[in-house]
Amino acid sequence: MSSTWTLPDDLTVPEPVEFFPAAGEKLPQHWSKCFGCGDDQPAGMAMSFRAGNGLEVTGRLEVAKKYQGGPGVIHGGILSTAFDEAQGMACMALGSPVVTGHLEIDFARPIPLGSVLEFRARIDGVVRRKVYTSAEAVIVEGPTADPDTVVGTSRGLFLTITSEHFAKTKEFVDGEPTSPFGTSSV
Ligand SMILES: CCCCCCCC(=O)SCCNC(=O)CCNC(=O)[C@H](O)C(C)(C)COP(=O)(O)OP(=O)(O)OC[C@H]1O[C@@H](n2cnc3c(N)ncnc32)[C@H](O)[C@@H]1OP(=O)(O)O
Repeated sequence: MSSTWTLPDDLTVPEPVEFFPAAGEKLPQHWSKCFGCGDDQPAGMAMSFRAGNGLEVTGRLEVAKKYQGGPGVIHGGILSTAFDEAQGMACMALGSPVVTGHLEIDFARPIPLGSVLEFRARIDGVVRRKVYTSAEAVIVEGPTADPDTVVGTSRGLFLTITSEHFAKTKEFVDGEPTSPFGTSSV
């Protein structure tokens, strides 16, 4: 891995909010029209998530043929989107909406079409509104499945926001919010 990502010295590690689901329970989608996790987005990736221990979540993505980049393998942008979604969902543990400010990905192994990816994403800590996150992906089903081989890693900075953030783009919203927290607070 070639990342220069470093965590700041004044990082603090928060507790999950009390209404964050218990380990193993399904997380609600944050917005039904979301390209990453929405169940009302036919063009989307339909990722699903469960709470893990503490500030960690696990996510699942089925690598459909339409996600092809190079011949037979996932497009790098799709993998990046999946990490963005997974790390954003981990931020649900804070109980306030976030957006991505910075995301960096290492593509470690080819990921064949037909794979099922598992993402393990977490909050590493916070400084003011800055939420430092990281994640790994492994192939858990498919032709090269191996839960011990990391096929991609990601680090990301998310920023907590208020409802004002999405007020600016409200006129472009396609659909109604259906979830009590996350970025659905439009
Ligand atoms: C449950 C949710 C799941 C969501 C999954 C999907 C998530 C997404 O894809 S969200 C869509 C993509 N992201 C966006 O559209 C965001 C667009 N960008 C913005 O709106 C703004 O730049 C925003 C909100 C990130 C930051 O702006 P603003 O609120 O004015 O923050 P600002 O005051 O500039 O910075 C706050 C702090 O963050 C730091 N910061 C802001 N952006 C960055 C960055 N890109 N890199 C490093 N640091 C940054 C600043 O240096 C500052 O640090 P400090 O507290 O130490 O002074």
